[in-house]
Amino acid sequence: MEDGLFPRDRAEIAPGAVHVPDWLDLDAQRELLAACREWARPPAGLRTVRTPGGGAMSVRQVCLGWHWAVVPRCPNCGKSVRENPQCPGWHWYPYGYARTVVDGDGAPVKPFPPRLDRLARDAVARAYGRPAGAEAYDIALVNFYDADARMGLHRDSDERSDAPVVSLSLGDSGIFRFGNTEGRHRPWTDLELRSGDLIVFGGPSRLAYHGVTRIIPGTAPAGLGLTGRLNITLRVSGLAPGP
Ligand SMILES: O=C(O)CCC(=O)C(=O)O
Ligand SMILES: [Fe+2]
Repeated sequence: MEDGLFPRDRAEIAPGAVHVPDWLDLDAQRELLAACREWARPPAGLRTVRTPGGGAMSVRQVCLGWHWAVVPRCPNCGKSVRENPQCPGWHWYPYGYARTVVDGDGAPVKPFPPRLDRLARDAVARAYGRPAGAEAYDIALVNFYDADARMGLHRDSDERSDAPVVSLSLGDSGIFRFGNTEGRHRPWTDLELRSGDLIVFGGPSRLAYHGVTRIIPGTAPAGLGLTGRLNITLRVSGLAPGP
């Protein structure tokens, strides 16, 4: 939202959890949105996530997987990305990772573009004022929220790495609830995430409960061309690349 009367400041909302307002400018937001639209196409496109209890998440999601700079050959078929750009990556489903869209169309997950690793590292450096660690970011979850969608309090705990989670917002604002590591109860902080905002959470907050309580329709920047909210969450899997 470009009401911009008062600049919003970088804020540490909990130890190791940092909010950087307006990190992506409008051009960078447009570029990321265009990429998300490509990733959302089938096969292995946007899907409704169903939890083991039978419920459906209101958020729709697409995942990207392998980081080809780190795993130059697919552990499944042994080919390089040039030989086979469709090799599987990491797909998140409740509650684990797979190389195909096991809870959707079964297609191989789209590769994780190395530029998202660079983006995640830049984000960590901006939020913490120090370089990111050695591990490469190799998971991207793209979440689409319509006006009624939300995401319940949960922890990002299916990874085997304590590298910070990087989260980017595009489109309509959302109310992000950031809680504690103990449970889905107070204390928590509610903050408005606007288009272009960055959140990084790591260290003592890496396993904190968090969620999105509501979307504020009609708040996307006029020049972006998105109705609803997109969130791009970047993570380090820490999962062995072997088959
Ligand atoms: O949409 C958001 O801001 C949060 C997304 C999230 O927590 C997740 O994908 O695990
Ligand atoms: Fe999360």
